[in-house]
Amino acid sequence: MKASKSSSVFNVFNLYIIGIALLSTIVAIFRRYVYSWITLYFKSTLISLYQNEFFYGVVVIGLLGSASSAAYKALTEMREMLIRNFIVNASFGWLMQWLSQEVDTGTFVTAPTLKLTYNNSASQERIDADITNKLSFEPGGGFHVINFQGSTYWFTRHSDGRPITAGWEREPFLFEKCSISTFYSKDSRKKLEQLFVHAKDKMNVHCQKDKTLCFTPEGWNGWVVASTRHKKPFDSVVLDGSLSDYIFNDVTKFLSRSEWYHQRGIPFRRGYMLYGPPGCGKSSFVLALAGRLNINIGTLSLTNLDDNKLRVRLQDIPDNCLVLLEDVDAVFADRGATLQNTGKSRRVTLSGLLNAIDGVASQENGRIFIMTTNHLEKLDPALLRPGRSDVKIIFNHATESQINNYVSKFYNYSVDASRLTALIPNKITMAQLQGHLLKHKNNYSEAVNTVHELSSSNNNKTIMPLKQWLRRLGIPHIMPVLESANIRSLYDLKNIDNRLSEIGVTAYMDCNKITGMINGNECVVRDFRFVTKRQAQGLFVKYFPDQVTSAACFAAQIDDCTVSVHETKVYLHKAVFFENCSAVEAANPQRIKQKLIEGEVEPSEPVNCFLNRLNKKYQWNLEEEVITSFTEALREEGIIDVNAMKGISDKDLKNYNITKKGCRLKILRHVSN
Ligand SMILES: Nc1ncnc2c1ncn2[C@@H]1O[C@H](COP(=O)(O)OP(=O)(O)OP(=O)(O)O)[C@@H](O)[C@H]1O
Repeated sequence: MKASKSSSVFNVFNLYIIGIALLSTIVAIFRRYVYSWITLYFKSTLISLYQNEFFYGVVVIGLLGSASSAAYKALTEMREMLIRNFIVNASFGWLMQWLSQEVDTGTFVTAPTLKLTYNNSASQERIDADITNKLSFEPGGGFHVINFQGSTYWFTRHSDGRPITAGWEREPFLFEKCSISTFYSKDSRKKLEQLFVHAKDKMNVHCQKDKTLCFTPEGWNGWVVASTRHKKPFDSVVLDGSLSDYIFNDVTKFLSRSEWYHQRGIPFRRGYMLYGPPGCGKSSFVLALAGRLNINIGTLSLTNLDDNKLRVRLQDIPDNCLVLLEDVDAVFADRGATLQNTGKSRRVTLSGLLNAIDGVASQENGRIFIMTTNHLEKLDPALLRPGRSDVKIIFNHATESQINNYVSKFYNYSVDASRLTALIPNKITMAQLQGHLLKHKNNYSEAVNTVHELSSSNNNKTIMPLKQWLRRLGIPHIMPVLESANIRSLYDLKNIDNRLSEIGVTAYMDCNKITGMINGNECVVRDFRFVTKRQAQGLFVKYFPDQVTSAACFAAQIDDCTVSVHETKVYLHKAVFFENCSAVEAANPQRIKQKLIEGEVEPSEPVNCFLNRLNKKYQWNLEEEVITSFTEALREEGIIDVNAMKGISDKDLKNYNITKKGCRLKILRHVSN
């Protein structure tokens, strides 16, 4: 909002006077020298032109045109000047929202907002995103008349200029100008102020009612709202004993002591250092705390800032926002380390961080400053001293009371939580516990009976078991091949470099998937991810065209984080090409559970791999041709893997040219195992 500035009006008049004086001087010089010279040499020509009526008409029309254009320019300039100096105007995002939602008069025109896009062929993702976005209506471009509390206002919205393409994503955008104006009168400023205050309060109440805004810094734009989250219930984060209340009481006590800080000249700021292993609730607690305090969160990650950006960002944090600095151990441990002497890209130095924190203060509302780290031991004592970290709180592995409370709450106090609590292994994080309970959210007994899974996942926190890794890649059948080459973990597999064929992994696709995953091939990694419901539905329709109802039914059976894209593809591939299923059968929940989610009948070892492996292991010296013809003969019968060989007899093997009795016996024994 701009206040009137009469001094600037005089500056403009001064400019006009100087301009007129210059113009008069130029005219005088022209009359004195140039005019007399022209009349001397062109007098007769000029006289004939002077007497020509046609010439007269052209000159008069030209003069009239120039005069009207100058008058139009002058009027526009005056209008702009008046708006700039005598009429209060403003433009804010929340104002637009308020206008869209609250102001409802006959003269007010609204139009759907259209996102500017310059792609001729919009990608499927973009279309999907647009379709799922909520349709929003805003005042259209142009001029609107608004009646608010008995007064009339004009609202204008227009963009002047061409789209600007900027930022990392090179998305084109337009700068827009919006303004609200009213007639100039004694109380026009007051009336406009009332309108803005009313709109702001309304929108503020609307936003804050059940949401926490999460701000992050963004390039040139300063802080922007990165996400709007529903307020997290304070008791949804279960900490040990009364730790949550202790922190909340400490914060509220601090916020109520502005006078105390002010009188002593101490920066009205309080720092909290939350530390402990990942997944123990640090970030979740900050969100819940912000919700309970009715404030927003400004999050800074030190990994993508440098000293200067950090200092600037900490100084212009939005009001009513707590500052969350995540992973503070990411700063250079060395106080003075800089770009030059580390050779690394630009990052925040310790002294940069300390200076930035010391600069954070707000005398009016108090600033809560929360830092998190997984490695307190790595931090410099300077960061831990009072003033920077006033309160240090450990968020550790789940305690018995935490587990008990969380389990009770999770099952709505309808189960005997102590049954599970007693079986939970030590050193479990709350995130792991949450993951386990989510898997068995409808069956508490199952959660108790499978608690050992939790302990094995706990032992393999960082390295995924090889079997699971292969399963997610859709190639669990090569596990026996790897085992026979003594490769039992991902670590072993990564160490064999490119010698996959030497150890018996010969199929091109299998090798491709393994090397692709190890080298981070984009397509392989994408398929390795857990399939989403939406993707599952899309895949189903690819295998069963037009079966949209079954596809929806299929997708509904897929829970988050259960099966990968590869596994889903393999399931559908088998259903169509080997099992001749109908769409309804393939979407049958019982079947999906057995064959996909529990992976009971996932493709087992292909016949040729199986026979090659035994041949090598028992040194039968079977010729390659025998193995190939055997594999092909079985394929013709529809048998492609070991699971499908289960019904085979000794006589069949003999018919397929496996002549040695010892070989046949071994094959049958392995198949039945
Ligand atoms: N004490 C807790 N009570 C309830 N849920 C929890 C708790 N701790 C963790 N969780 C759940 O675990 C998940 C991960 O937690 P969160 O991100 O808060 O952990 P963190 O300690 O901040 O981890 P990091 O150090 O990696 O950032 C969240 O979904 C959260 O709901």
